[in-house]
Amino acid sequence: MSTPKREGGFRAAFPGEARRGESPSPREGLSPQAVDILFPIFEQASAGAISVDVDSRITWINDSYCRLLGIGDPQAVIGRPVARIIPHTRMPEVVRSGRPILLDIMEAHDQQLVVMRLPVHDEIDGRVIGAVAFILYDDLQPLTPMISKYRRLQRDLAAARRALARRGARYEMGDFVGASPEVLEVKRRARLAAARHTPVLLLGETGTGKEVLAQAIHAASPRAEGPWVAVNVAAVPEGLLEAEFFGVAPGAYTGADKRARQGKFQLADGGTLFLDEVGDMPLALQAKLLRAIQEGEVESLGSNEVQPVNVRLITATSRDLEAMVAEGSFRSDLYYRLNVLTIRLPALREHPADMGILCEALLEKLALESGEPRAEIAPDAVALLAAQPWPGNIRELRNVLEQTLALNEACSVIDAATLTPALPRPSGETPPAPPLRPLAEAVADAERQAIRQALAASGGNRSRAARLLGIPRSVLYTKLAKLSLNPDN
Ligand SMILES: Nc1ncnc2c1ncn2[C@@H]1O[C@H](COP(=O)(O)OP(=O)(O)OP(=O)(O)O)[C@@H](O)[C@H]1O
Repeated sequence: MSTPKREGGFRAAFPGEARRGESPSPREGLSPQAVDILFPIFEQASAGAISVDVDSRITWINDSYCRLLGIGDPQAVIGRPVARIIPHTRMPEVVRSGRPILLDIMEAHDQQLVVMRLPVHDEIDGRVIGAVAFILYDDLQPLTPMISKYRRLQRDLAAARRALARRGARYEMGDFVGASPEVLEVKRRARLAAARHTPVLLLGETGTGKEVLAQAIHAASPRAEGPWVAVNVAAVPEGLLEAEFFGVAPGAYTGADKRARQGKFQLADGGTLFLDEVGDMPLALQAKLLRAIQEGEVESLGSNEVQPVNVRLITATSRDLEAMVAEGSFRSDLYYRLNVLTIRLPALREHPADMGILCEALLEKLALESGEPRAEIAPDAVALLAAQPWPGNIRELRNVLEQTLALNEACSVIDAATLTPALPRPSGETPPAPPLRPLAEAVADAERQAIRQALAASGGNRSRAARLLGIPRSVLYTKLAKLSLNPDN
């Protein structure tokens, strides 16, 4: 690995590299100097990916890094300051210990990338004064022990997460926030549903909290100790749905695993199976689902043995199932099976009285996630928010609050003026020219807006939204996750 570039007055040390001077004693907390350099500098191991001068202006950027960031032309960003300050939660840890931390290993552009935080040493006295993020592309040899330790950690983490998922759902009834008559009625029906074994059908626009409520029903039911298994039908490629639902017998087809693979039905045995976007289920699978519900047994792909399963089914959709039954794209017998206890979740614009407590609950959650103090919401901001149409409902509200906090560093009270730039603009108003900023951010915002529009125009139906955008459904899902338009996933 070659020596990392020097960046005016400080340098980052790669693992194994000798430090300068005496063994450095890390400073308490972050010095003002360190805060100045807490911007993300990404550096390639063999050649610098980006050079930044003492004023944090980009002086050079290489083509592959441009591609990584989605910047078309390097000239577009040269001379621009690195504006986004991302104080990563683990930066203070790096500063305190003086040791690098491996954050992630991922595949991109057919290469393996290692993302890490490295300590930054003062050029004069060698003390640790900050941390920077690096992406390393090649020559991972010196990092091998660190990588295997990281992989072990990831495996343990994944196992711990799986164990947690087995124990139950994340949300309880108290997490479904709202005190308006509309929401209280939803909660009353949900409590009724929790006490029974009958299937529950949740209807509501995208982002109205169908998954939150489904988990709350599971958590309040006698099956709370059993598994909680959720499948988003629209997110699974059609060809894989049957295997995903019912599992695969060993050696079921050429190339299949020698071991049996359990399906979601088997995994949910003794607990609750939540099928989100059930309206997106292909007709052939609808017949198999009906059989599983009626008989209480499933048959894995490539097997001719049936297995009994004891599963409580909760389904949800933002589509008009009745209309789909009428036009023949949803089986009427399945519809009647699923539609035993129906709960219709109101759109956010139908219960504006809940805006205040919803904002407080969401701000509390955002503060917990970011580790920053919780921001308050002023009455004029609540009034402004309550007057919006919210096609993306509570998910969209959460995004607006999150964006407002990101745009206003150390914001303690959100008022109407702070909110305005983050709000979707009613048509007819000309927006002011946006400030100049990194192209990758501008492109991400434009994509976010187009996706929001398509979701609103399709009534929250993601398959239709993907068609309107001219992209495959799977690409839409990747973008929803990447652009934080789908915070739960
Ligand atoms: N009543 C509520 N109280 C608090 N948070 C909520 C509520 N409803 C939704 N949310 C939040 O809004 C986001 C979207 O909720 P959820 O995923 O349950 O919606 P959904 O109706 O299942 O959406 P989709 O149909 O798009 O899958 C989540 O971040 C969730 O925590």
